[in-house]
Amino acid sequence: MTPHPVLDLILSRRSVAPRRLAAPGPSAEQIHTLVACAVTAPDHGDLRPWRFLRVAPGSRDRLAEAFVAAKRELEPEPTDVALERARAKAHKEPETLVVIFRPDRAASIPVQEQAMSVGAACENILLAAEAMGYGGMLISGGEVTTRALRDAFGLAASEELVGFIGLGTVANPPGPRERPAPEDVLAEW
Ligand SMILES: Cc1cc2nc3c(=O)[nH]c(=O)nc-3n(C[C@H](O)[C@H](O)[C@H](O)COP(=O)(O)O)c2cc1C
Repeated sequence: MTPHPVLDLILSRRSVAPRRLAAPGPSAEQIHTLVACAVTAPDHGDLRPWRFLRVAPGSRDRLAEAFVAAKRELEPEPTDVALERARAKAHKEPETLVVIFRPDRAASIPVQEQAMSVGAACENILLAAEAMGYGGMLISGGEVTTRALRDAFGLAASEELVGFIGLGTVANPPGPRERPAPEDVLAEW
């Protein structure tokens, strides 16, 4: 039997950092497909513990100000360079998906299992984007717990900001990365 080409895609998958991405990013229709792929993630109890925001092209400056506010929240006296770096983060990749975890804490399904579903949804997006010919990376960035970002994205008190999936055309591909050998993480039982 010929192996399905998706195996090669998974085996060679690499995250591509925002600084290595350029326009164009996925189209609106492709983003729609990526989210359709996300929601096929394993989801115990059908709780749908995820939602996504697409950063619209006209929202980049607003995102930059949110990153600056988050920086100020984490560092009382940030340097101008640090603030500029925070601002620049909003403009690195052509497309950004904000990943939000919406656990149901009253459900019988443990929150840890619900979090795993978010991770699976993100991986589906990354793999599907790669299958479309784009690169992408999931980044929390350290500011995800700030009030500034939570408020900017309108998170409910019960929700958590996972991070951002930056997507775009690979302008500068990363090198290969050494992966653990299967036998190092697989045992007979
Ligand atoms: C939830 C989550 C958040 C992450 N946040 C960051 C981050 O803020 N910065 C970073 O450099 N890598 C972050 N990573 C790791 C990258 O997404 C990526 O996996 C890593 O650079 C290794 O590259 P690879 O996926 O090609 O193995 C995060 C991964 C996960 C699962």
